[in-house]
Amino acid sequence: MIEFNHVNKVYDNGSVALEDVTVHVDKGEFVLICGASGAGKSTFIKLLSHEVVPDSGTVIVNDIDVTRLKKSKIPHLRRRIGVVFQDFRLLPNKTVFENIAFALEVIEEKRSVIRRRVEEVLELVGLAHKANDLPEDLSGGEQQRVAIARAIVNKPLVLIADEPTGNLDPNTSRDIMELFKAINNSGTTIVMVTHDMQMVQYLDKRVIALDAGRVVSDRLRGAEFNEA
Ligand SMILES: Nc1ncnc2c1ncn2[C@@H]1O[C@H](COP(=O)(O)OP(=O)(O)OP(=O)(O)O)[C@@H](O)[C@H]1O
Repeated sequence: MIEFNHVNKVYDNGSVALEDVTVHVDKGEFVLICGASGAGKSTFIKLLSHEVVPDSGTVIVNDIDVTRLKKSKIPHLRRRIGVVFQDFRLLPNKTVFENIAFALEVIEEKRSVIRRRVEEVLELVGLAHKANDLPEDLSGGEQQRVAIARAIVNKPLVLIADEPTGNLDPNTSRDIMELFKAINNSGTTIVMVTHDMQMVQYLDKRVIALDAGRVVSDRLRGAEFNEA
């Protein structure tokens, strides 16, 4: 599903972001990307959506070599990748329903399909009763649920989450992790960046650790992972 083959990335200012990274992720896996600040985690996930292009090596997503993708094909790739951020990034003037529907409106989905899909994902994230609220009227955890609903409404090939619990308290974080687990159990591949060792232990999923742009460990069991 995802293949990094000998990927190197040095930014124009000379910062080495990734060095000879080779990683394979199967369809349906739930993978955590860990490492200190500046280790290359954001670069890793930006390569998946062609936000960053490597200097050498290849990145394959669902049999497509995204490093050699034509410009005209990039929007299509991005529509197949759901992304959730630490700061939620909801549209403040749109209701919960509208925020999620927007992801389908841009691909000109039929109104009836939009209504059905948005209702389905709102049910899945437990927020059907908040459909008409604005984001500012929701708690942080609820806002993150809306962001997750928006990311999966289009049935993405892969769901990427960049520090999704960075702004949430430990109990809310655990609830959000349970939601990610449920989404993963229904077949969606998940790649999640996290600093949060408690979450790594709690989830007990595969952990890929980066240090100064290199993969320094790749373990199948998060509970056995020790940052030191
Ligand atoms: N657009 C950019 N231009 C120049 N250097 C960059 C850019 N983005 C990242 N870097 C550098 O590349 C290296 C890897 O950065 P990256 O953002 O991938 O790390 P990270 O592990 O996500 O860090 P953090 O946890 O702080 O978000 C760092 O040295 C960073 O300063």
